[in-house]
Amino acid sequence: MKKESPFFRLLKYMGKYKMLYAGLITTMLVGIALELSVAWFLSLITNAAVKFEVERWPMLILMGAVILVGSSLTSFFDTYLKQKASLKVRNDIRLDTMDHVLRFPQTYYDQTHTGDLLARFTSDNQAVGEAAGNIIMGLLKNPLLALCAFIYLLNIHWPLALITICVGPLMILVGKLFGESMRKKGTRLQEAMSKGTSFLQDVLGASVLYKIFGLEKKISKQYRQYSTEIAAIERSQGMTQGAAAAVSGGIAIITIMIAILLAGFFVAKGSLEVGAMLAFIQLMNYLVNPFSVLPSLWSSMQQALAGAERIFQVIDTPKEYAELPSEGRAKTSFSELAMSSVGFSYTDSADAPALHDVGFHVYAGQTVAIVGASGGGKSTLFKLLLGLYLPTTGSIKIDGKDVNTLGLREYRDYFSLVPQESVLLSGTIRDNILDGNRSAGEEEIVAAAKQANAYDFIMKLPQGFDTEIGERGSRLSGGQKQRIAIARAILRDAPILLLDEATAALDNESERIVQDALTKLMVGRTTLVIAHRLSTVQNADLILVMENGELVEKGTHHALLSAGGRYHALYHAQLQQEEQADMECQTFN
Ligand SMILES: Nc1ncnc2c1ncn2[C@@H]1O[C@H](COP(=O)(O)OP(=O)(O)OP(=O)(O)O)[C@@H](O)[C@H]1O
Repeated sequence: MKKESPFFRLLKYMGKYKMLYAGLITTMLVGIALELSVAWFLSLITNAAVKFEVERWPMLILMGAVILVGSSLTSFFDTYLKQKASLKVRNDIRLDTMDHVLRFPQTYYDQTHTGDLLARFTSDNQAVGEAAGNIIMGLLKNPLLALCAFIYLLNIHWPLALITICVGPLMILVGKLFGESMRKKGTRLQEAMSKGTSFLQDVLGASVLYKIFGLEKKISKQYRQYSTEIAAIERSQGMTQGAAAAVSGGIAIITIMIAILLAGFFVAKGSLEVGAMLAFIQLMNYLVNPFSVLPSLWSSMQQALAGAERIFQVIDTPKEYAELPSEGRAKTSFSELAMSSVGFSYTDSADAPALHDVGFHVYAGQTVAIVGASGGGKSTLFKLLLGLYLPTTGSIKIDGKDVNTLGLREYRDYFSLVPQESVLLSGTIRDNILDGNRSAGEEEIVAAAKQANAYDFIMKLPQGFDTEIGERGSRLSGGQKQRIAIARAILRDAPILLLDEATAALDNESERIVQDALTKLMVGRTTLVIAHRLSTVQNADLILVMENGELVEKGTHHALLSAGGRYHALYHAQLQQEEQADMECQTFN
């Protein structure tokens, strides 16, 4: 299917504001009439002066005042309405982009830097807004003004008018010549800007890293490269725009000079009045100026359309949901979760799948520990369980139904997640806990906070639950963030809990409080835990040992220990590590 051009897609957004654009077109038409009336007014004054008709002056002053007030009013409404149209279209596109982004599959985020997406929300969106206001109205008004001026010129002196209209095709040619180059440069600029934004986003969020590792010079040098590339493209754009303005300006001046010389010649010959000559020169401006601004308006439009194309790419990306899904409502119960012969690969290549032939059953109320060496596929298993990726082979079923039967939203409503590094959003502590269940009341929030061992520290904060936590919870400690995430999961109250145990360096006391909160969270819930602690593993109903994407062993702690296989080796290696750590601690004390 042939894709609609970005311009027509932009027109559809503008079409929502027909009345606003009708107002803009009316203002434009009145503006054109007023501009042309200046030429008529000039010829009236000159002719009255040449004929010594002093008595006409009061009338002329009144006419001048009307033209002046009319021009000021149209100029005000023109600017105001253009701004309003531009803002409305920008806002609609921004909201639409967001609605699409929220429905992206996880694979999109794996392949795209969020900085690139941010650039589409900001600089691209701004360029498109310009196109929907100033640029499109300029592209409408200028040719129309030139046409009206030409008709008026024909009325005054048609041979002269025909000579001067030659400027039109020349200017259009200039516009075409430079417009294409501006579009290409526009695309390059937006891409360079999005790379720069992505880099900035990474760096500004990693201030501790560059301070400690002394990366300031390296980062400054790298950013210089991005910034220099942006500056080079902008310089090149400036040169193209300058060249377009110089060529079109040159054509305009030559045309006006020829017209003045010819008009003077006709006045000298007696076939043109002096007043008509002045009106002619004024009208020439209205004919030539629009043509001279058209090339640069056209190139700005091309640049804006390059931005529009990047935004429409986002909108066209395949989504997980056809519409924004309704708010998640956790399921109350389930009986059995079954993974059968699941295989999965992040890439198209089947050489090294991230998961291969993984199968197990979990029944309501059980605790399943997933253990294994780094890179074994534990997190990938979680991502598949959460429906972030679909298995390449095999199936995942809850009570006999897979994600296709249940629908993605309903499927995800069976799960709650406490990740290793708590993901919190800017806002208050209350907002973040409420993300677990937006309809929870104050009592439930407080109970969840208490159960998550978070209540005491929250109440010690000056604003309690209304404390702003900063960007991703930057104003809270690691352990505090985890306890807020646990309170959120408690409020969600989903039947299956996925828990990625934190290995992060929490101090002993903090770790004990978090662990205690997690233990309370696990009570009565079916829990799958990526386990790093032996205590969790020993009490689990089932242990899954993952290695290189395969489930190499499964069973209870005692069964696996007696089997003397991978788990046995892993367990003893961990025990040895812990004993060594204890000894080092004692020596140190
Ligand atoms: N988004 C991704 N795109 C491509 N490959 C990935 C992606 N995420 C993980 N992998 C690869 O999949 C394999 C399994 O990774 P996974 O994160 O599941 O391991 P893990 O057992 O959780 O490791 P760890 O204990 O270190 O967290 C690894 O080889 C990893 O490089």
